Amino acid sequence: MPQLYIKICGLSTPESVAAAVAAGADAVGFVFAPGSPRTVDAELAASLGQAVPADVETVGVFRNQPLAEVMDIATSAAVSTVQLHGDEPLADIRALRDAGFKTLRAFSVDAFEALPEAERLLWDAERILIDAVEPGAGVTFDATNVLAEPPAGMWLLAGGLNPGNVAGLVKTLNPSGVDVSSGVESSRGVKDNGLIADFIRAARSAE
Ligand SMILES: O=C(O)c1ccccc1N[C@@H]1O[C@H](COP(=O)(O)O)[C@@H](O)[C@H]1O
Repeated sequence: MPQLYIKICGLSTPESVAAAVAAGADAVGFVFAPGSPRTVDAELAASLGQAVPADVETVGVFRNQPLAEVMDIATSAAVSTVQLHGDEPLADIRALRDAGFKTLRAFSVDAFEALPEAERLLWDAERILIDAVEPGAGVTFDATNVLAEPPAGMWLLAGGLNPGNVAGLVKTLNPSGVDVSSGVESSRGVKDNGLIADFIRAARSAE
């Protein structure tokens, strides 16, 4: 079985990037969506990304931004992967892949559950992320009850994960990976390197 994919999101300092990489993260995320306490610009992300080994994905997080802007920022920041966290269509994901990026499309659990069967089948071929309704807010949802039919393809679980709950959720829901931001912070937007290491250790203990 493939190893659990672990993404640590919302990084903005060299120290937190180094902590995530040293602890064994598979991906580090930089938020380009405006209005977040974690938003960075392309220049900072490009410089942080230089310390990331080639086998660790650098993920740019966007939400309902025009595709041209996403392409422009992702290219300037030199991220390997684009995460679309709004209502973006499958066509955007395909265009980004054609441009050479790996992709991740986030759905709130409500939006995912509401997808018509035919559309859900299309998304099964994509890497998707199932999040709580309010992204980046550290809010949990009762995934065991709500996700009656989990995605069939590669999918990440997010939304209020932390070192204390991640192992149990991985064992119960068997996602392909996990993604965390608030749960490894000492205060909103400020990463705690000890919590990053604790989170990755806890997630790996569930494999
Ligand atoms: O982190 C943010 O501020 C953010 C802003 C806009 C879109 C997505 C954002 N983060 C994503 O939110 C989830 C879960 O975060 P949390 O652990 O509940 O805080 C994760 O996928 C982040 O990539």
